[in-house]
Amino acid sequence: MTAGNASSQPSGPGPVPLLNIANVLTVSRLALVPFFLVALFWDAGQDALWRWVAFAVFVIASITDRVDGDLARKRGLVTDFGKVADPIADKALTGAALIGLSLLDDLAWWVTWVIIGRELLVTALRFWVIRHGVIAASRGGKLKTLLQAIAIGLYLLPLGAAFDLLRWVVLGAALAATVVTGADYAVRAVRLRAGARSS
Ligand SMILES: O=P(O)(O)OC[C@H](O)CO
Repeated sequence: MTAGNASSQPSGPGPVPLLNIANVLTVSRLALVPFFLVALFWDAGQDALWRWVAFAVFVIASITDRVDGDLARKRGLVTDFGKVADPIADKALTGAALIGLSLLDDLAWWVTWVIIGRELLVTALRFWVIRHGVIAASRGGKLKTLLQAIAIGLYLLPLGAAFDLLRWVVLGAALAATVVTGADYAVRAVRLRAGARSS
């Protein structure tokens, strides 16, 4: 959930090395995705113990999302690579969890497609404007990712139907934030392109 680490821009005495702790954490999040999927699909997702393992891996990966951004900002390790890679790693983790849960029939497919559609669109927008500037994660985008992660966590845990209402409330908030922030990024991207054309 980083505001990102960004590139080769000088920050302090010299250029920021690409191989820094913030970027390593971002890439580690991506590397945890296959481990998460193995745990989720172990015993076809029916074994409560493995659902807890999948949940634990998901939580660890999500924590790297918090930590990489904080480290990048505090230690002056912001890189353009981090700004772009951080949301991509988040989307890979979120996308894998959503598709996995839908394949296991634990989450409606339309929810998965709405969220993945938005994430793909925002990623495409980032690349569309990349020659003119980097659209880093906004506060709303970070809140959206947090809400998505809490909702996914609630669906990963073998908690039973008693938690259905809570799941739906958090998921509803996550979906609202997903759509609203997606529209906000679209407006930013169009403005960035328009600004670049007129200058
Ligand atoms: O909404 P996005 O695409 O900016 O993603 C936000 C990131 O996941 C925050 O780390």
